[in-house]
Amino acid sequence: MSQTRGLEGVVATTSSVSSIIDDVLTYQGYHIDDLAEQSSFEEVVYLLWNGKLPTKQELDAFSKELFANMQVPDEIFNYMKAYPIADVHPMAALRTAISQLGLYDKDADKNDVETAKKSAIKLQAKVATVVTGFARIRNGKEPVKPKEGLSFAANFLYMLNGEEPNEVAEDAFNKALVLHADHELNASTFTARVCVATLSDIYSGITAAIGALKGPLHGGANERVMQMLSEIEQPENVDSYVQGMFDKKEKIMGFGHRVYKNGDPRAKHLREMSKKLGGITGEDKWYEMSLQIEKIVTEEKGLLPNVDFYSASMYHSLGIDHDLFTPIFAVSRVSGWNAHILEQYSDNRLIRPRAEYVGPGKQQYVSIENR
Ligand SMILES: CC(=O)SCCNC(=O)CCNC(=O)[C@H](O)C(C)(C)COP(=O)(O)OP(=O)(O)OC[C@H]1O[C@@H](n2cnc3c(N)ncnc32)[C@H](O)[C@@H]1OP(=O)(O)O
Ligand SMILES: O=C([O-])CC(=O)C(=O)O
Repeated sequence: MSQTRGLEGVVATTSSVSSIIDDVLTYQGYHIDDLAEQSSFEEVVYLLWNGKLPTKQELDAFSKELFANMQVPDEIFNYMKAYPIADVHPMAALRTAISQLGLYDKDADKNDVETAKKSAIKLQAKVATVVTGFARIRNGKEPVKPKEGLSFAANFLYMLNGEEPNEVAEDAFNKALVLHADHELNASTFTARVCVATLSDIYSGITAAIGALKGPLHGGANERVMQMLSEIEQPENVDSYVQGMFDKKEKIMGFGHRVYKNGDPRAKHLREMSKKLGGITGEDKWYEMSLQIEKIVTEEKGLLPNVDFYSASMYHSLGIDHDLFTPIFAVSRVSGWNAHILEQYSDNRLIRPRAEYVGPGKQQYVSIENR
């Protein structure tokens, strides 16, 4: 048997949800640039789950259904109030709350595609309410109920801040959701598929995926990028800070990618939004520092920014707490995880690879008294 470290380059399944071919990302065949520029997040979710863009009527009905499922049982928020809240990371709270939500869905254990699709809508709708609810509860505020008529992006910011966002903020946030929605067989999506391929339920699959996204080599990188920017503090410190990281052989968060070696096609959109929002807030130093970091890391290491790099300064400019960056990634990625889970259910086979054994050879058992 031979093995490939980290399964690099291994094709583990077929999928029609999204593709990365020659560094071009498409969702169901639609170019990410077109979707980022023109579509709403709701449209993208519909596309990922149904394999086609919705008509106006289909989109209206789907958006209504999403809205109708946004509220979460009071018990979810009551549990949050009992968490040791000062020490709880919002990704841990999200992982716990999504698992708890499964307790309140009487169909949670059915894994036929039609029933799972209903649970998928509940999960997509409620994940925004859970993330924003926790963000408020930990600050001693009550959760805000979703408002009818707002887009998914606007509703998220409304439930987070208690006031409707302006058009620029809504557009930027919508675009970020679209850009993060799916990404072929990334680590968290693979996790979700492995989990449900045992014919476990969709809530288990999404809970497992959240756990995988949380790590700093995956979705957790965006929060670390902002931590780095905050430590650098001023543009004049960028050079010495980054050189210091090189000297210590530390990874620069937000750079590099397992699949893209010529750059992540989502990064340019996020760079643009970081610039625009920084200009509007009058605090463009985060964007300026990010640009400087990109220049140094690219020139000296040949590494390019991934989706997590410019999303950090962009979310910061929207006034979002830094530890909510990864949960926001999850709010969007639930759409892709759901699509992959539904695809897995529709043509399932247990995912069970092999390991090449490198442990000790045959050993003689010695009883405990004689060891
Ligand atoms: C949404 C997402 O998940 S996007 C990725 C988010 N994660 C990050 O931004 C974390 C930082 N980046 C990384 O750790 C990596 O680039 C990964 C995990 C994304 C991809 O990793 P892999 O394909 O396994 O590459 P691997 O970690 O083996 O790196 C290959 C080489 O490039 C170097 N390298 C890769 N990324 C970085 C980085 N960000 N900073 C410094 N060096 C890096 C490694 O040190 C390694 O060097 P070596 O061969 O001299 O040991
Ligand atoms: O594909 C990957 O390995 C990570 C990534 O960029 C994503 O999940 O969006």
